[in-house]
Amino acid sequence: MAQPTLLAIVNPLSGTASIQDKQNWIQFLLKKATDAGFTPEAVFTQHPGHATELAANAMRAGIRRVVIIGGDGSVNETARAILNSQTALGIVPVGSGNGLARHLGLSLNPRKAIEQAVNGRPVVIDSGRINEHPFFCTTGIGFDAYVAHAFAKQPVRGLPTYIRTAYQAFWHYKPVAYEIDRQSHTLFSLTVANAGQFGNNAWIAPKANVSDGLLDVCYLKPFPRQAVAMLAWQLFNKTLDQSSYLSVRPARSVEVKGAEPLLIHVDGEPILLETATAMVQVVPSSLLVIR
Ligand SMILES: Nc1ncnc2c1ncn2[C@@H]1O[C@H](COP(=O)(O)OP(=O)(O)OP(=O)(O)O)[C@@H](O)[C@H]1O
Repeated sequence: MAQPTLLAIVNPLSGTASIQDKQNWIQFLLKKATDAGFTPEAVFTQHPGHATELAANAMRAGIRRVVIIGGDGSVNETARAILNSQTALGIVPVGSGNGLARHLGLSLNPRKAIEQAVNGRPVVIDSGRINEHPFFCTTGIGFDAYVAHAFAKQPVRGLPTYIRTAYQAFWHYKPVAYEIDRQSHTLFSLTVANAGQFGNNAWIAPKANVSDGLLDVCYLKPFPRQAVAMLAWQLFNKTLDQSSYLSVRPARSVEVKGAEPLLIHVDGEPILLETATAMVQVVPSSLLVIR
């Protein structure tokens, strides 16, 4: 049998689409990729982290295009395996948030996105790293990490559950003191953005640019409860950087120290670090992505 030249990795659990929908998209992708001259193969992931193994094996086998059909967590697991390589990532965003795809302006229609992923051209973008964990959209410490942890424990995923989890967390979450680049800050959240949004068009860093060799460090200061409606409106209208409660600073790196091991998220997936210190760095021009 001929060696594959394009691998599609499909998370059976991403978003709310059925397995039958995903099987149909796979058939469509296999046809379009064959028409475009690739020898395609498609695999469902079996467990968390499987996409990383599959993409790493594909890269080692010389496959130059890996297409992920999934959400930001799956994009992260796949992209981290092919960093700084000649293998490019196609994204078919069928997750709950799809922040990187939205930032890049990729189609949210699965069939259109498949055509882009098969026929598009690779462009190079930056990634970020918090300690040893790569990220492509955002990493966060504080409220957004707290919500990511609470959300991961919910039996049902999806945007309504996320909004309910964030709303409940908001009423009891207390701002936390950190030392950031040796300066003391008490913050509601600290988000470091490579791409501009968390997903679902929640733009925490409206001016973030994935190709500028910089991260946007977003300090969200404590705010009164009556400001929450305005902040939410600005978040979804790409104007949060106009709020007096948010300050955004471009940087190549930032060091954060807390009082105890830091609870973080990378691209929405929660992680409890083993240390109270996190070093966040940009990794310029590190990922080929199909646009
Ligand atoms: N077969 C599997 N069984 C259980 N979990 C899986 C499997 N394959 C992948 N996963 C996990 O599912 C998680 C969530 O997937 P993904 O990010 O694609 O969807 P989502 O959470 O709906 O979308 P988004 O991240 O955009 O909100 C990933 O972090 C991944 O580790």
